[in-house]
Amino acid sequence: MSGYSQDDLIDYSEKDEGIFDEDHSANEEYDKLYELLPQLKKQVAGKYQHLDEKKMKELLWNNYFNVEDTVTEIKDTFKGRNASASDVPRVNGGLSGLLLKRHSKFQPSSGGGLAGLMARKHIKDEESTTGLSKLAMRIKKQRMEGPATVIERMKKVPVKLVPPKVLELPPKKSPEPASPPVRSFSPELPKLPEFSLTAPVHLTSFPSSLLTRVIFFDQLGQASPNLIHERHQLGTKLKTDLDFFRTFTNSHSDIARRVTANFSEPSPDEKQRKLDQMTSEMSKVNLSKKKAPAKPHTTKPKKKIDLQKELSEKSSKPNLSFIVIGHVDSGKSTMIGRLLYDLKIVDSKTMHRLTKESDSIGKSSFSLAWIMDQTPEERSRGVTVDICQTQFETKTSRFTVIDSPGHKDYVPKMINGVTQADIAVMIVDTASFEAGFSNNGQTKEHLTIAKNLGIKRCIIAVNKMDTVDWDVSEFIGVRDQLSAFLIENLKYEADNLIFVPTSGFLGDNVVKKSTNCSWYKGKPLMQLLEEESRGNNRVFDEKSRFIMTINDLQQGSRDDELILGGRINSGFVQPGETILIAPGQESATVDSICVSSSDVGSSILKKSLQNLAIEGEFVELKLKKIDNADNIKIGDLITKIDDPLESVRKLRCEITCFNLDRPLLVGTPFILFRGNVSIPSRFSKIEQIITASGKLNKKRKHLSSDNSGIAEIEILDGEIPIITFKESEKLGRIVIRKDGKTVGAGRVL
Ligand SMILES: Nc1nc2c(ncn2[C@@H]2O[C@H](COP(=O)(O)OP(=O)(O)OP(=O)(O)O)[C@@H](O)[C@H]2O)c(=O)[nH]1
Repeated sequence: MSGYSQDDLIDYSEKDEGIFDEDHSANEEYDKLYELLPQLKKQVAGKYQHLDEKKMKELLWNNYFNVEDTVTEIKDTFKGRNASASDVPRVNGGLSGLLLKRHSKFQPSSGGGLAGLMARKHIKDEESTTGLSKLAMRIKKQRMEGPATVIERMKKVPVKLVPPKVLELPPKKSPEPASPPVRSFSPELPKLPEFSLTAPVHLTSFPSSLLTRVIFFDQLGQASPNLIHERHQLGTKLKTDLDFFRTFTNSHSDIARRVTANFSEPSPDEKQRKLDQMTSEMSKVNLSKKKAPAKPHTTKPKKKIDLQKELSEKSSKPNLSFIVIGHVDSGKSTMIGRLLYDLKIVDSKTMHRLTKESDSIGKSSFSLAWIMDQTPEERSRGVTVDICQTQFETKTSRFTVIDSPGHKDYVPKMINGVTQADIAVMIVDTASFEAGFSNNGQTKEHLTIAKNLGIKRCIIAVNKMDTVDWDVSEFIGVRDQLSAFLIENLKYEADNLIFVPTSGFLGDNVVKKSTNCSWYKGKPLMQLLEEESRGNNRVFDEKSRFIMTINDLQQGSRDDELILGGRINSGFVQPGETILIAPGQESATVDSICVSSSDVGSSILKKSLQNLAIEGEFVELKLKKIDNADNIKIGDLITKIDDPLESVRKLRCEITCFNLDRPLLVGTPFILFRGNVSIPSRFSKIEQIITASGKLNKKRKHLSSDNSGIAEIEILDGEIPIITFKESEKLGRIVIRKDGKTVGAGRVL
């Protein structure tokens, strides 16, 4: 950071400088606080047990971010005893004393803002060489002397960065077909356009793959021969990964290969850290991309159909998509396996084979889970790593069940699954409920994500009840704690929550009612799901815009054929119609539409061609004569050719933040999740903030935990098609993750 922005200075002038208020600190103060806090903690660790983090921050602030002074103050104030709550506030000691001290240091300053900082500088000038006084000195110096440093001088000189002629990518290891492309960040960036920037750039932290040399241009646009640097001179050694975020579905024939890659690659968390690192470097550059114009021409459906008749046939059977979520090992895959087995969608011959196979590697308890966990890696590790979905039909309803991974490393995959679901089935392990419910567990995070991505109803299976002898008090304990969290924290309505005691392993209350818990008067899970599907039956609006999210890409039987799998978010489509895929703007005619499903009682998967596909259905669209398949990625959105979606780099959003260790500032990189796309982004503008206490602040430029506000999010890698919350409750929602944690959620305005 080079100094205070005008906004920070305004922030400063408006606040009471004598009282520490983290929420109203300037951005630079925040940075300093969080930079020095670990040093302070190290020095006072274990000695003052009641000196909590908040007090340490106050003390640091009072001591102008001078760690030594702060330690001395702590020692003097709490001499010979542990700090305790009763130590503060004190009239002449403790924090109030320190606050008074800091306050008195401001006395010579009549004004706030920069003047206040300058006044402090006067007082502390000689004695302090660190902290804000130094920052203030720097600001004044910069203002008076103009740009002094090399970097500052660079600000005045346009800089041109030249992309490499040949990209140095690692050679391909095997001739295997490539995985379906995913609309997500990849620093591979082939054929970069030439770009220039006028802001200062720390070249040593610039991704080496992006440039071969850097040329500085003078004011007249002449390249300065003294300022041409080849890449090796810049000393950049940044390693680039080819693929950071990938979304997978399990319906592929090449799933095994892709999941193997999941294990051999760094974990998603590790990737996320690298991604953040890359993002912060990328974020200094403004790449501009040119898009090929769309070729707009509509085509008529292949077959003339009686639309009303087809629509009423489709609507005669409600269609429900549910995702099974929960902490790792809570029994999600086992529950789905049991459901499919008891519905006879998985036959006893298959079950017998799975039992034998799981037995042979000492994992017999996972035999039911193996119905959904199909790859050798998932089976040997006993951990689901990707979402997996299957469809089945009962007499009254059609269902899509989505299994999601519970491990925290695979939360991005779980988010992908939630975006395709109508309701969530949360599985909790009764016997180790606390582990999953604690802050490190995934129970709360999964529920928070589900709520923020528009899941309005939840069935909570209080599972593994067989391990607690069907003790009703265990059930009530879990139910009450979860209800409190769901209703108070996530604002779920009590009527939208259903609790059912289950044993997925033994099949109690899954399809059949359990005989082990006479105290439970409710219905088994499957019956609850049928009721949900009836309640979820939408009134189909013919006029609604056709939008489909791509979840899966497969090569057709011919080279120019492509099969796009996904869920129709709204509207309908027919074979013969021409579609447009955003943001790549590729267009194609739908050759055929296929739906797959198994009937209850039959293990045979039927694939049926459709005259029409409507909202809520999971379908496969076969496209022919695709010119540029590389332009189509998982996560892209499909519309009809005459109804294109606008793709943008910047989204204006309403955001709420939570679980933040450090505030999110303008420019801080994070990962944005929208639909099943994950993409590196940052705030480019924070328009207003509502603090935890409900106060509106239009000046502050950072979002802390429990703050909500309106901000502009800038996409750092390409563009995404924009859909507002008003237009689609599902696609108009976003989630923000940073450092492997979900830290915010919001709506696109
Ligand atoms: N006793 C008992 N064990 C269960 C029950 N449900 C699952 N298990 C066991 O719990 C272990 C984990 O089950 P999974 O179904 O793989 O759990 P999961 O939640 O899908 O795991 P991840 O997807 O990896 O998070 C297996 O050993 C199961 O046999 C149950 O109702 N009772």
